Amino acid sequence: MVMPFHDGLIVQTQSHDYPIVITEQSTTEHSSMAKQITPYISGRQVLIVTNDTVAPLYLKVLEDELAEQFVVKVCVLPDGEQYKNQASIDQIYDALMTEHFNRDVTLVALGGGVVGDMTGFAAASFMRGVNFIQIPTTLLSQVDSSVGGKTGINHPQGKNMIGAFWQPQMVLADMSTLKTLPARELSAGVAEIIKYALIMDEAFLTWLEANLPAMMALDLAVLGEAVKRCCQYKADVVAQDERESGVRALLNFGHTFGHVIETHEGYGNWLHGEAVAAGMVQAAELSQKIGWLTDDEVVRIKRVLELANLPITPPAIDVDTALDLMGHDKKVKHGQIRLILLKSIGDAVMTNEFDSELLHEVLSKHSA
Ligand SMILES: NC(=O)c1ccc[n+]([C@@H]2O[C@H](COP(=O)([O-])OP(=O)(O)OC[C@H]3O[C@@H](n4cnc5c(N)ncnc54)[C@H](O)[C@@H]3O)[C@@H](O)[C@H]2O)c1
Ligand SMILES: O=C(O)C(=O)C[C@@H](O)[C@H](O)[C@H](O)COP(=O)(O)O
Ligand SMILES: [Zn+2]
Repeated sequence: MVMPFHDGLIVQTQSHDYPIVITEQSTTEHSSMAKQITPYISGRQVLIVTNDTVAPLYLKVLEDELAEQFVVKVCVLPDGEQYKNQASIDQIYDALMTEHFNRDVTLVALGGGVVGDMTGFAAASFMRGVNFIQIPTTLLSQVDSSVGGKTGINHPQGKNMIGAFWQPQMVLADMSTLKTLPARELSAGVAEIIKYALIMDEAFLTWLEANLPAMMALDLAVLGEAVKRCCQYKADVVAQDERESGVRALLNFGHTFGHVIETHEGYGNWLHGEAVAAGMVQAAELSQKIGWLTDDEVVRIKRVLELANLPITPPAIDVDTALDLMGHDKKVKHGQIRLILLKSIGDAVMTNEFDSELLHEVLSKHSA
């Protein structure tokens, strides 16, 4: 019998509704990953997509158990944000074609956000769309990337520039996979958790301030609670605005600045969560200059990020270069940069109504 770690959640979208199951120790016989995802596999064909770091850890049991019922093939991608590109998508297409897989296939993403985003994009585009399932194995992918259907790859000049909205059939977050996650990656996941608190729930920030030491010490019960809360926030937002025409943009807090860092520094050198952390500080500093956040609130934001061993200072980037990179942001409208800023902690808005001088000041604080 499957032992749910916490109550399951349902994500409601225009295409279909799907569950997020948050469990622990799926490697035990009765609650295996395979058993939990099997009801969401409609055809006979399965392609597991993973990478060369995750495969030795979690692939074999999943593959062997699924093979008892399905025709199972595996596509192992090279690990790293620098491989979130068309060549990796082609590798997935090649595997699907070589196996003569068709619209019956279900793709299973086993890994972090990079594997999940690419598997989802391959699923969205192969034969104009096939099913996929997310098995997120990093904290970041459990709290954020596996939910909501943003899929895609990077362009050398900008993050996630090519992609599609394509929802999974289910999300299976097994907390026990976090036991093998490097500490730096755990922190990167905490950045997105802090993001939810800053944009929508000040009380959650207070909860995090109290519980971060336990999270950093890998207390799976506390981490599971954080995952559940974040998935609930995200599911609520996605149910209202699946394709980011409104409220979903708030989930981009810190990302316009963060994506500049990731692109400028070379994909993979700053982890996504690290870049988002420094980007949230920049967005907070702009919010403070506008007169929205108080000095104390900015200090509080920096303190909680530091508690999670996250960077609060961006790398040195020339202001014009930063502005040019920001110009690729997907929220740009009528040539104007729109940013997610904070009126107060827990209250975010998207706006282009800020003095460009103030943005310049924030960017030049750490410019090259
Ligand atoms: N689609 C979305 O809504 C969304 C949201 C947030 C982030 N993202 C994207 O997600 C990506 C970042 O995801 P990420 O932080 O998971 O990075 P990642 O996928 O690169 O994984 C981080 C590292 O951990 C390794 N790993 C994964 N699971 C492991 C485990 N259980 N034990 C040991 N090592 C493990 C990976 O191989 C990798 O080296 C970025 O590309 C970002 O743009 C997408
Ligand atoms: O789900 C969303 O919407 C988000 O914005 C979540 C972000 O954490 C995530 O990094 C997302 O991939 C960024 O999207 P993008 O549209 O700015 O590429
Ligand atoms: Zn993100």
